[in-house]
Amino acid sequence: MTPILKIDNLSHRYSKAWAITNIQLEINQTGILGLLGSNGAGKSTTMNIMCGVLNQTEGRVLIEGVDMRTNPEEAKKKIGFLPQNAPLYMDLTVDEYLNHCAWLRLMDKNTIPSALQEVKERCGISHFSNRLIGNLSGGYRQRVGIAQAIIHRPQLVVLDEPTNGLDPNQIIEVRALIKEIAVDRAVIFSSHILSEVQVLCKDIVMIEGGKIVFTDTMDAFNNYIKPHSALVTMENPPTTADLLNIPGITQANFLTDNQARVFFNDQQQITEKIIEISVQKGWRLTEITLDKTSIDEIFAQLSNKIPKQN
Ligand SMILES: Nc1ncnc2c1ncn2[C@@H]1O[C@H](COP(=O)(O)OP(=O)(O)OP(=O)(O)O)[C@@H](O)[C@H]1O
Repeated sequence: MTPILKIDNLSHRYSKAWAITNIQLEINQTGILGLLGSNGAGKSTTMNIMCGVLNQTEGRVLIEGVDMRTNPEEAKKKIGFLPQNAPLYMDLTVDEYLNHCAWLRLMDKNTIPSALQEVKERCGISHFSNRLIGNLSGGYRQRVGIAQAIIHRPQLVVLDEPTNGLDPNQIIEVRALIKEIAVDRAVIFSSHILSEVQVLCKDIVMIEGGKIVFTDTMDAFNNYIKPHSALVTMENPPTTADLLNIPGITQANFLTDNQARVFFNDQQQITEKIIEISVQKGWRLTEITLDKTSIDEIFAQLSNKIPKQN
């Protein structure tokens, strides 16, 4: 099966400095892929090349098998793009603007009226068909931006920080729309906000210093760093030395008379060991909770801002 997107060894150099090197990426299914990275990581460079706005120095981008560099007209029919600053014309009505976009996309003129109707319904903007874009709220302008990205029914849509600058209600609405449009197509969603990627995306690619540093499912990202400490509560607690006698425990600190934080290098079966020994010795264990690393810490570790833990 031809992948929806295939990026092969993509590298780009602005004058002397390489902005991205050897980016590899393949999308084979519908759903939302989060492209995460801090400022200057190389997200925009990658997306601009992907969407045919910038010509790469090396490598290839194939949209449903069509090379964006050698056959941009065909490739652009298969991809929709909403840049960070949506390319909207404030003095056009929603209908005028979307019609214009359909022409730019070289759509067959007989299919334009039905495509316009469908995309307005999908994006919840039918009631604003004759409203000037300049008179719409930020949330509705963003909906129009998404409508222009999908009017030609592409299999791949690239959205660059689409919720930036929206108020909390608008963010919820635009997120719901993105989820809805990702049901039957692949969506690449770029953001530097971890929580947003966490709620929206099924898969995640993290880019740092122009290189991909992580690519996997969101669940794998959340579990990237295994817990290395746990909070243990006991009604009849042992001494610190007793806890340190449990094989695998490297450190134990009592926080209260009954509660200790224990540290270990290898998480495997540590909770079972603690429970077993606690029963044997009558420590009357009431609670044991593994400390999860926060997603922000994972992000910082993958970006090499703090050292990786085991
Ligand atoms: N037109 C340009 N000329 C020279 N260097 C550039 C140009 N555009 C980007 N760069 C550099 O390329 C690197 C990657 O930038 P890019 O804009 O792709 O990152 P980004 O992840 O999109 O960041 P941001 O979220 O801030 O846009 C950065 O070091 C940036 O300074």
